[in-house]
Amino acid sequence: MATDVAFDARHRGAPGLAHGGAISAACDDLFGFVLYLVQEIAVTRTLTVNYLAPVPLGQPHRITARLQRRQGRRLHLEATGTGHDDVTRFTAEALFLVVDREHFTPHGADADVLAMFNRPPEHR
Ligand SMILES: CCCCCCCC(=O)SCCNC(=O)CCNC(=O)[C@H](O)C(C)(C)COP(=O)(O)OP(=O)(O)OC[C@H]1O[C@@H](n2cnc3c(N)ncnc32)[C@H](O)[C@@H]1OP(=O)(O)O
Repeated sequence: MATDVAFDARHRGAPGLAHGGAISAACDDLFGFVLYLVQEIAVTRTLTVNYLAPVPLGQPHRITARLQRRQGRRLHLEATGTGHDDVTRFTAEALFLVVDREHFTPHGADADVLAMFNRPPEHR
């Protein structure tokens, strides 16, 4: 799973550079989309971002995320963020834990989430 993102003035940390929190959010969000491929409902338990080099605003970066391994309810995910100049400026690792629909229902579950739960397990 991959996405191209160019951080802009809304994501500014230091002058001209992306804020680390914005980079972290982008990684976490993409990990959430990997769940559609994994066909599991899970939430972030831990997220570690390695900031390898400053990320300039306005320069597209490709974030690529994948499931690295699974151990029971534990989904270990990893991502890299690389500029068009082929410089990898950040990487991320996350532990997602598979949850059931009751995790969301008290807070107003999205119809898409519920639809995933309604599919037979072999199609999830
Ligand atoms: C549907 C689309 C969703 C998209 C999500 C996109 C990403 C997000 O923004 S998610 C939002 C941010 N995250 C959250 O809000 C999560 C908040 N946390 C929680 O609700 C709970 O802590 C939750 C549900 C993750 C886990 O709680 P709980 O089910 O009680 O699990 P818990 O018993 O603590 O741990 C389960 C297992 O994982 C293991 N585990 C927990 N933490 C760790 C860890 N840091 N390292 C290794 N193992 C761990 C535990 O040891 C346990 O193992 P075992 O089953 O062998 O005993």
